[in-house]
Amino acid sequence: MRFDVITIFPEMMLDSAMYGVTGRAIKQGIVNLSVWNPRNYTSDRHKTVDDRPYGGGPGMVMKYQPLKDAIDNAKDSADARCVKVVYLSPQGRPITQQLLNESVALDQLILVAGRYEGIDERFIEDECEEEWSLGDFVISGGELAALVVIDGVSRLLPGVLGDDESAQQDSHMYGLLDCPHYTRPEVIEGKKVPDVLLSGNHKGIERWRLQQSLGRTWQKRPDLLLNKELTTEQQALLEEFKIELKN
Ligand SMILES: NC(=O)c1ccc(NC2CCCC2)nc1
Repeated sequence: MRFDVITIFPEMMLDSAMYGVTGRAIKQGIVNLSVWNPRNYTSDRHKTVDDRPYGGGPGMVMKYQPLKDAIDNAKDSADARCVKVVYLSPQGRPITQQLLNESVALDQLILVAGRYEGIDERFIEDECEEEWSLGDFVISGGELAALVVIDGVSRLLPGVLGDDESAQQDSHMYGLLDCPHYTRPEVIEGKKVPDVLLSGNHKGIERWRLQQSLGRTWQKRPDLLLNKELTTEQQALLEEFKIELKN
């Protein structure tokens, strides 16, 4: 899968992406990351990518033409079939696991990272098929949101995470909070690892982990359970969790 980021801070994207899972995915050639700096598509001496907002007001707005030339080059550089252009902004669709799961099917994802007060609306209308958002808050640029998307999608691509890596979520885990994790030593600060995890009883361990995920979701994010059909076994596990909580 290919990611192209339109950004005036190309090093920020490349340097950040080269760590961990995303860095490995790029080295393996499973992920290709290219960055396109609108400043390289300006013709004035100062490489101007922004200008004052019509209607007045504070700050600057990113100009249409440098963005357009950058994105045209990003498109020309890949003969991809399934391409999507996304603008990262607080006005966008919330970035969720479902959105990341859907994006795995794309050949190329072009991510437009704005700076200043934003970008010329006509560019969003003409070039950006979708807008995506990390959440209801403002940050100083779209680059961090772009990195979240790149990380979240990359780890779902086949071959990126080894079989032994924890993020291989089982199907029933989707839409639930994660279970607790423990590692050596067995006792620290007087706190023991739950016995079931030391038992070697894999079915029991799997059952306990699912129960913990169900229970923690019920406690911390009951809203996630509203649109999740629980199997009868899962319902029983959750009920047992609630009873044990009372005792
Ligand atoms: N919630 C978000 O995903 C998000 C994205 C971009 C942004 N700021 C950018 C947008 C245009 C200028 C700075 N703030 C917040």
